[in-house]
Amino acid sequence: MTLESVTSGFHPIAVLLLMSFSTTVYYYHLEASKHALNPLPDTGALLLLLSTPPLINALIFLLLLTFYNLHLHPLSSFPDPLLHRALPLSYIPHTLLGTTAHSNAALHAKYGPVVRIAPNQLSYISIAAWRDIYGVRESSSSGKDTTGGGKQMIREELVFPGDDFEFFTPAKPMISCDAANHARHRRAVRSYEGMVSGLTRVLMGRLEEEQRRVDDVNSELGEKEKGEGINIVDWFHFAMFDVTSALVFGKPFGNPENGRYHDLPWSLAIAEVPGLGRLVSWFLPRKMVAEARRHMQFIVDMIDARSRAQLAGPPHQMDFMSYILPALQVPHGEKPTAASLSTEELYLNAQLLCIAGSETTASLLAGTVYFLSLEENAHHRARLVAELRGQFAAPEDMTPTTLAHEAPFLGAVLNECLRLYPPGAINMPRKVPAGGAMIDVPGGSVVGIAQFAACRSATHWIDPLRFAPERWLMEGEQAKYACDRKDVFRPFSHGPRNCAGQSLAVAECRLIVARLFSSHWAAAEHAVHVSRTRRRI
Ligand code: HEM
Repeated sequence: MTLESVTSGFHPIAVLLLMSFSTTVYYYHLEASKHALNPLPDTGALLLLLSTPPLINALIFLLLLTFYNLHLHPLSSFPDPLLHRALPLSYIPHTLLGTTAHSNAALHAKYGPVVRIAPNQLSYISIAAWRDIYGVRESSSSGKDTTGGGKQMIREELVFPGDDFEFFTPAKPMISCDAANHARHRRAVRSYEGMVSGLTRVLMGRLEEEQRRVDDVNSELGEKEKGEGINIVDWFHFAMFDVTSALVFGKPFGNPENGRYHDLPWSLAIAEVPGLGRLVSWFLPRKMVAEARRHMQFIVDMIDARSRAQLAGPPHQMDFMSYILPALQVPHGEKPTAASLSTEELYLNAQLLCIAGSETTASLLAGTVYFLSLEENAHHRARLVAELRGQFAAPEDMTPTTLAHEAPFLGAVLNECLRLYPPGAINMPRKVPAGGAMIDVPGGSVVGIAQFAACRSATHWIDPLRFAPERWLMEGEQAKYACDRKDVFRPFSHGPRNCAGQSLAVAECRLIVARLFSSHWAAAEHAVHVSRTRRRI
């Protein structure tokens, strides 16, 4: 049954609203006739008169909506748990608790490769879904048709966390702008590929300082009682905010509080309420709005200072802005050209890079240290340390290039951590365009791959929950894992909107894990031992 046949050309929500509106009118009519002899009712009656219709309205609306979602919705033929298909808000608690990835994995284990996780939303774990949902299609800005036709799936019509704050409207960051602007943003930051090698020195400089922090941590731990220790997850977050900030602005945030964006779960939850994001943002706690503003203002100040420094002469060390500012930024008020960014877009993209570039890498590093610290993985840890010490005489010999070529086990460890603990674990949503782009999925539906579930599914992997870096190596042990469906593994996503920082992320993580494990394992081991007692990943 299609949407059109159910509603005879009307949007179902409009029909439901109309029905509940007529109930309100009818109610007013009844009340008015009761108060006909008393045109000015007392306060209690007036309050009742004003508040009851909206409540009744809301109740009727919810009942009608639930009935529609359960029986008439065009996605009602897909497998789903009752609560998820009845009400759009049923999965919000998971978003707030950070358990969405686990809950989706459980749903896929029970219902199979396609699950209706909300009335209008389907979750997939199949390999073909990567191409169908995220691949380049004929109407994309590139004009290519690499996936067999159909319209491009839409990203921009879905609210992105933080959009509701509307800083610099109508400018948008690359992750939530429309397809044409997205191509311009990606052109503007295309130089990042070359940037990885250019920024290695900055990265190495930051790592020297981080190593000093490890030393401090080590001596601090010596003084503290065993069991007290530090939380390595927080430590990685602080470190990665500083590293990312140094790469983007040429200087670290310094104070970790400047870089952190504490309210991401709330922002994610708000973004998931269809059509209500803006409304909810008016009622957000002041503290949360103030924190978002403070965070954005901090980024604006950093960019402005960096732009002024650029005018005074080229900086002594390269950073991301060295690539973007001179050629690509347009002055205030002028229209951006095909490969430039407006000042507002620069602010928004810088904020995006700080969040996208630090939380993700910090999560991967925390996951890596966690898996390697488990006693059952001691032999993997020993193999990694042996590889690094055997291949590299000094830490300075380790660069993104040398590590890529001479440390295959390190690459396998990182892949295995990305598989079991993907930082982009929740579904990256795309909206199906009008007229549909996938078989059986009507336009307007939201689709996405559940990365965490796909990477832990027994459909695709042998011993899916076992930490086994050897599955990524072309050697004897690998035969056991020959049937793994590795093409479902795309931690940086796929298609035109995939991760813009993939090479940078891989380079950073290789360098940090290599340096941590080759020369500072003792400190890391101690820190991890202690933090493991506090938090399970
Ligand atoms: C282990 C580390 C990382 C992982 C697993 C990761 C993963 C992802 C994924 C899955 C997406 C796609 C979201 C979607 O399809 O909707 C994405 C987008 C993005 N990532 Fe990453 N990321 C990582 C590190 C980084 C770093 C270091 C940077 C930059 C400093 C970065 C910048 C971005 C940006 C700008 C986007 C938006 C791209 C666009 O919309 O065109 N990421 N990332």
